[in-house]
Amino acid sequence: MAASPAGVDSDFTRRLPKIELHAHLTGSISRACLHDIWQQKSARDPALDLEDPLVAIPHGKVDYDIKTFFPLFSSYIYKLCNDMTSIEYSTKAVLEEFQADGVVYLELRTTPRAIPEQNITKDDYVWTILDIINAHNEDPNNTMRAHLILSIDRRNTATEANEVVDLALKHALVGVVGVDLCGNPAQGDVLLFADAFARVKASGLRITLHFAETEASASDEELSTLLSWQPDRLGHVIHVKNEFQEAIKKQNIGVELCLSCNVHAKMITGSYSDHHFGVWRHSSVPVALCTDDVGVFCSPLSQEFLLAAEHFGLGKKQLKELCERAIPSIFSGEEEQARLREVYSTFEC
Ligand SMILES: CNc1ncnc2c1ncn2[C@@H]1O[C@H](COP(=O)(O)O)[C@@H](O)[C@H]1O
Repeated sequence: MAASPAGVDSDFTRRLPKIELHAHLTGSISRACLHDIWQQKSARDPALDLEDPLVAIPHGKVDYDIKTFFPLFSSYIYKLCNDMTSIEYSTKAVLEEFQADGVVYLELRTTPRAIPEQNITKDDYVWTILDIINAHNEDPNNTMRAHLILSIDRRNTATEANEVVDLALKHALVGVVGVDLCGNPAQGDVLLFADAFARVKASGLRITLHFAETEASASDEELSTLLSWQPDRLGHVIHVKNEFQEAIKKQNIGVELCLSCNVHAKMITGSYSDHHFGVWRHSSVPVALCTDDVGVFCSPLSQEFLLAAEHFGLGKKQLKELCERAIPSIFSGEEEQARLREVYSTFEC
């Protein structure tokens, strides 16, 4: 690994107040937390027919590629976190872990999930998570503020996508700040979601889209369609040719960049120093370093900043400036922007 510029170490990047804008709730659950949930469930139900998470997702394994990554959720984590107790427990743990890593502002995203066998509706799911987020925000001892983005999955139908928008609008005053498009980039037709995202735009809620994650989801047609929805931010932005890079700069769209996820999942060619963060950091658009799925790729945001320092030669002041650069692209408005500006004005490198 390349050497860090003088003085940048893990203590500094943990202490640095950080802004996390691209984190999927279920993908952010640590293995230790999944293991706790599994132990609690096994104690309640000795006949539980689910492997220990430490066997299903072994410690140290981070080489999930785009083919093995998505089934992890449908075939395992969703089966384990399938009741209110586990959803509440894991959401609290995720918030605590981001805060303990020095995150001061978090936009967590999740796909509304109904669990009929537990009588849990998508609305119950969203309410439960918002309750936990709001309780977290109301506790004066907490240094991090969190907000929620609801995700439309590329596998959704137009009706399901509109249902997510309905939920986002319903909960807009109590913590939902935007809508995301995520899911397996090899699947789905984004044209189906034009109406849903037009409703988001018209409502004043913000839009973030997974953009050009793989070559399969980076055709000119798809990228033109996504940009026509006037997104506020874009996630990953990997397979983006010049013409689209220029459009992103012209529209001043914020980019959410995920170093470890892209390297471990082999979504980019090469390694950290080849990551397109190296290109976007010299642009004028808001740039946010993000974890994506810290539970799977095991690199907390402080580690992502350390990697940026090591591979792109950033010093302490530049790392602080990188954090501040994300402020204009947060979804929750002026009050939080002012709070963050204050946080950075008093932070000594
Ligand atoms: C490689 N990066 C990624 N690209 C696209 N979608 C991703 C993703 N990482 C996670 N998700 C999406 O988030 C869901 C899990 O969290 P929630 O249940 O919503 O909280 C996954 O099922 C997938 O649809």
